[in-house]
Amino acid sequence: MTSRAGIGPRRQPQQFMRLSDNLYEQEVIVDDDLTLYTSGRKSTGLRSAIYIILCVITGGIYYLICRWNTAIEMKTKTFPCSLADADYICIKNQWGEISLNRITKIDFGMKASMIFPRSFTEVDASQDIILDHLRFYDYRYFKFFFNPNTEMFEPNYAWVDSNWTSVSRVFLEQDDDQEIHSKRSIFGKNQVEIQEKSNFRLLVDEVLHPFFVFQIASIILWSLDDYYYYAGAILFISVTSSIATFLETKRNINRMKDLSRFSCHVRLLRNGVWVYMNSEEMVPGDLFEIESGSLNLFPCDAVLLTGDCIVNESMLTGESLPVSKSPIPDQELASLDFEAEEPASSPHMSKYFLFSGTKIIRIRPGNQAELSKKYPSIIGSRKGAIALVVRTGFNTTKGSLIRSMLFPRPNTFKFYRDAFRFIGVLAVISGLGFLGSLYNFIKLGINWETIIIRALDLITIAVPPALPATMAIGTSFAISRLRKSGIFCTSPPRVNIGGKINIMCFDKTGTLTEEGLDVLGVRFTVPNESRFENPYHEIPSLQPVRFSRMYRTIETLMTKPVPISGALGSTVPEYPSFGPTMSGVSIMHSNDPNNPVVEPDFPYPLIICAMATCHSIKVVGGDLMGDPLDLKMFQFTNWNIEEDFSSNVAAKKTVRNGATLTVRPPWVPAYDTVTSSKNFGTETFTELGVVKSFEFVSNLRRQSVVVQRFKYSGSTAVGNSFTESSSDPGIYPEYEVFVKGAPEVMQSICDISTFPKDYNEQLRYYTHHGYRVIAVAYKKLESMSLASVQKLKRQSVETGLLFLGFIIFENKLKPGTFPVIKTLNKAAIRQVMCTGDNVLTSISVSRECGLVKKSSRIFIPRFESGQSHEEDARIVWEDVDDSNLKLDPVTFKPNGDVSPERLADYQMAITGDAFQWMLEFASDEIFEKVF
Ligand SMILES: Nc1ncnc2c1ncn2[C@@H]1O[C@H](COP(=O)(O)OP(=O)(O)OP(=O)(O)O)[C@@H](O)[C@H]1O
Repeated sequence: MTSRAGIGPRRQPQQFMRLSDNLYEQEVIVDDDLTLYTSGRKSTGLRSAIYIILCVITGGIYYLICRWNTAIEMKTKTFPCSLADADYICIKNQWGEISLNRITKIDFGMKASMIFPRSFTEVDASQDIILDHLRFYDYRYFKFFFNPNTEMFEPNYAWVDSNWTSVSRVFLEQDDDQEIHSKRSIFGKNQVEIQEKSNFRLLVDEVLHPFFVFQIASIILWSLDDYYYYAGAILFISVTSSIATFLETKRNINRMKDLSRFSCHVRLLRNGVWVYMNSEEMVPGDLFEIESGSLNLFPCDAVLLTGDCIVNESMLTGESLPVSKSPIPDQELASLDFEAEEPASSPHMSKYFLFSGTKIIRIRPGNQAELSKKYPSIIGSRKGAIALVVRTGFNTTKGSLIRSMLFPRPNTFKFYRDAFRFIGVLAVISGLGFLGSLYNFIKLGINWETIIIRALDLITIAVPPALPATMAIGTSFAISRLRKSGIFCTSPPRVNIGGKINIMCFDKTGTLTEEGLDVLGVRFTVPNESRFENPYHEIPSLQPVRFSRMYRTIETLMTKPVPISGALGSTVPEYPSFGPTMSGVSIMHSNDPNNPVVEPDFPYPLIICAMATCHSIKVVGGDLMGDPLDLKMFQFTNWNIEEDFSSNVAAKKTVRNGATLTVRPPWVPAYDTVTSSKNFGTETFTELGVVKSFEFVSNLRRQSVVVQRFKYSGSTAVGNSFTESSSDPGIYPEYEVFVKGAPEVMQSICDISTFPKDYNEQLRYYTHHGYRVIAVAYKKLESMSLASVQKLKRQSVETGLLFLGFIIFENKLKPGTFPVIKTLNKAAIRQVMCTGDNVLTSISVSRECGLVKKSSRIFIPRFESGQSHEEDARIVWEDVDDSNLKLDPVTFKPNGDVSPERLADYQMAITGDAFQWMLEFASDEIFEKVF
């Protein structure tokens, strides 16, 4: 699972519907992976008696048949009836697996709308009757309740309280004891508790497995035929394999239980009082306090109502990057709909969601004074953030994850199908042999006892009874060997599948290459006609620009200003030593008024400002945490960052005019130092504050921030909000936007005229040499208030930008990559790289790590005409090293005068847009040829 989009299936609306009008059947689409067809069944005393009699008179054979075939058991014991009258429910999933589950009835005594809030939003309130009892059934830890209003069973995993329309309503309308008690009966304990079968049940399941029964029957047969040694050997193998399977099953269940079980003490709001309780007591609708230090993992799925958090969601996503969570706005809370959208896979919802089992890195309570004023009885002197419980137990995202491990998709591999077909053919042959020998034995007048033994013997010869047992032993050995290598297997048949793998797909960064990409350097835009490369030039305006040379260190780009006297009028030395023209810390002038090389008061190159602000780094306990690419980029600037203002009293007071993070060059003192230091009391300092950020989104391939320049003069913080009243000419009224992302997406969000002419050439140069290139862009926003800035939408921020330059990162292979690829090559396992990076960078990396031969020709697609969404678009496939060499559009073989070796050894790399076009418009034949 990568990126947040990978977690949890997306649910469809309209999940429970009737299959027909007869009220007997129902279809339930649980998620993309599970659809259930259910029907009501009823048992009678007569049918139960018939079942028992059949089991007895067949000597238990009928019992075994029913055990192996639930449909027969169901038909014997029950008959179809409406869902309203049923006491059993027959559940068939999309793989044809049938189970017969009993319907449980419990006392309830609450209004129907409490459990089925959705079905009462549009109907007359008079229909909202009190339900004395609730009827429900469990299936794979899902609970389905009978709704008398719709006469269908409805799941409780999508339950959303109709009161959750605004945060203040949630705060003010709390459940009473009776409601909490009823919710406990609907949702159960807040625990992902795996029900373990008893040892006896596990042994019975093992022993009554069809193959084991066949083995025992064979052993008895061979013993009757005096085949004691052979029968003894098979008995030994069977028993050993059963014990091994039993122990493995127990071990797996225990491991899963350890993984899933979690409880802690939390402070819950019950009856208007904050009390410590065990997390198992939590029900949807509860409010709980997340206190710093007392809670490490979230015990349920919740939405944040006040404060903010940083969490580690690697348990769900596999990505250990810190993720920020902010309080949910009213309109998002009101639109909460688990049927339509799984929060874990919704980027806009997941930022308010706290997922069960994820780790808390940092908690901040928010503006306590304001909250206490608004909700005095609830907030009071609370020091933590407050969250609303929305899902508990197996209904949480963690619960779904555990469920998918407990009930993996059934294997539909050809290997298994063929193995069973093979055994079936042998059984048919042995059946024919049985009939043939029966005929001969009768003709020869051999006694019946010998005839039966001989004829059945034939079956045990043709169908090897010990085959499954020996396979199970083999698998057990394989599992224990894997365990020694740190690979744990919860489903033994997957070991065989592992052996059948013939293609391996890798992502690039963090898998084949190192996670943290070192910055090779930066290249920014400078005016074309300028003699000097001046990184301090204010904006790459619409005049023609070119790329600067590569700057590999921050020292060459930015020099610490040295206070000198008589700065005004001094000549500007050639790069890099123009720093000393500054007076104090920030004043810097050129002697040419028509060409100011620097901006007074703000002598920082814009590309450095972008690198210092455009990231999602967090400061936790003094350490920087975040995307390794962001960390390396920020570390390159050498700037200081302040994100958690809790320890800086002076900064906390002003909270930097709404900034969530501030950055400043190393020589600018922190705000509290400024105000307390007499030496700096009258100086003017600048720093940058991020007032709004749009996180990196993988499919947009970019992230952006809105930044404000802060200027501290004495003890006064000066920012936008002071602009009107201040006469200080050095105030910066505009907010600025910095965007960084894939160079390919910059073309659609930047003003193309701000691109240097050789943009594509330079990009090609670096990507072709295996570097990851990130483009940076900038714009000034119209003058507006902080409140309007905070309401800005991503589309309006990330448009009409001015291109600033490239940051070039090195892609270093991990030490283990080359040997692993070599081993896979030896094993003839095909390898594919799937990456979000530039296609040329990816090709270079794949050549370097041996994924493709260095000598191989590689062809990439280019749209000669049209775009990925146009059916009549034309794609040409060109050699990356020689664009004259192309693939034939029909045969997909290199065109022209090509040597046979070249013809034999070429590869194709496909880009996202070409793949999209092929998916939609290419013929099957072309698709097959390409893949
Ligand atoms: N933190 C970031 N900020 C801005 N842009 C980024 C960031 N990380 C990646 N990108 C850009 O977005 C593109 C897509 O990134 P994504 O994370 O989806 O790919 P990826 O998973 O890094 O690919 P891989 O891991 O296979 O190299 C990258 O090629 C890069 O240009």
